[in-house]
Amino acid sequence: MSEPLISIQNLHVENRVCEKSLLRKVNVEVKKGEIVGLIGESGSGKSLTARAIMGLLPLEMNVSGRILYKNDDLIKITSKEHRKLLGKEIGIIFQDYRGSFTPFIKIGKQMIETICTHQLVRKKEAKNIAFRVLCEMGLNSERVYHSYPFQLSGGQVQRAAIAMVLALRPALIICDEITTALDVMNGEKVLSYIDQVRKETGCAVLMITHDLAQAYKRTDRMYVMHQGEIVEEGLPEQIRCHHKHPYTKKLCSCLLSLPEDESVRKERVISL
Ligand SMILES: Nc1ncnc2c1ncn2[C@@H]1O[C@H](COP(=O)(O)OP(=O)(O)OP(=O)(O)O)[C@@H](O)[C@H]1O
Repeated sequence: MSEPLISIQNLHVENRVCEKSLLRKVNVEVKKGEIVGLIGESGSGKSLTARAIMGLLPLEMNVSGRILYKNDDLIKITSKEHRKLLGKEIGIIFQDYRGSFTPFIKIGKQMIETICTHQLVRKKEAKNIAFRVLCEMGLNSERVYHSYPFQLSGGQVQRAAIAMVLALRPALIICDEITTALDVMNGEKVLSYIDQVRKETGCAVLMITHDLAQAYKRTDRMYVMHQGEIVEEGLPEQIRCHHKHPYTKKLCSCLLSLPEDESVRKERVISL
């Protein structure tokens, strides 16, 4: 068994102001090349877990436990050291993509700056990379490259933001509800592309979602989060068929109510 790329151990986050525990002894591991799902309902603590990895928790939060990434404990390193890891080593795609770009600078210029900051490449090569990843995201790269964010639709900006993260080929990609702003087809395309990047580069992916069906389809292992705690973990099949926690049971009952396969769906359409 390979060593985990990132190992979150007993992560505890408390809001100092209201003395409320928001994350309780969270343990999550992601190995190189794995896609791991972190699923749970709204407010269960998924994004806080991601923000703890990124060192982006609000100041009023007390944090304890360990987040081991390669040779570092991400809870102990300085914000300057954290910044060095972000982008090149750990890339995060947020559910709120609007903060990914400055509004009044063209997308292409921002992409070139980001790529040149993190990789030893000249502007011309950075431009080629930007065009390639925009195209791989199914975008009209010429148009998007020369546009300001406000000239594009929300879904196009979201895909450009994803392209910018993937252009840096990080070792760990954290996807936080990334298909929220996308229609089903583009959501599927983006997830397939991330899977392709994973196969090409051997990177690890932590996929945060409340969509159990999506996690079931896309991940190698899953963690179920409920009220700030991990209540269940296992292979997607184990989570679906052999879960123990009542919350997972509730969650899975929604998944089980979906048609099993194409033939069932067709039967329903024909009988209408
Ligand atoms: N800045 C903050 N200050 C105080 N409480 C916060 C803050 N950010 C999040 N919380 C609380 O922490 C808990 C976990 O929030 P988190 O954003 O991690 O949930 P989530 O599982 O990602 O939900 P969603 O799927 O809706 O994004 C929630 O109860 C939320 O209200």
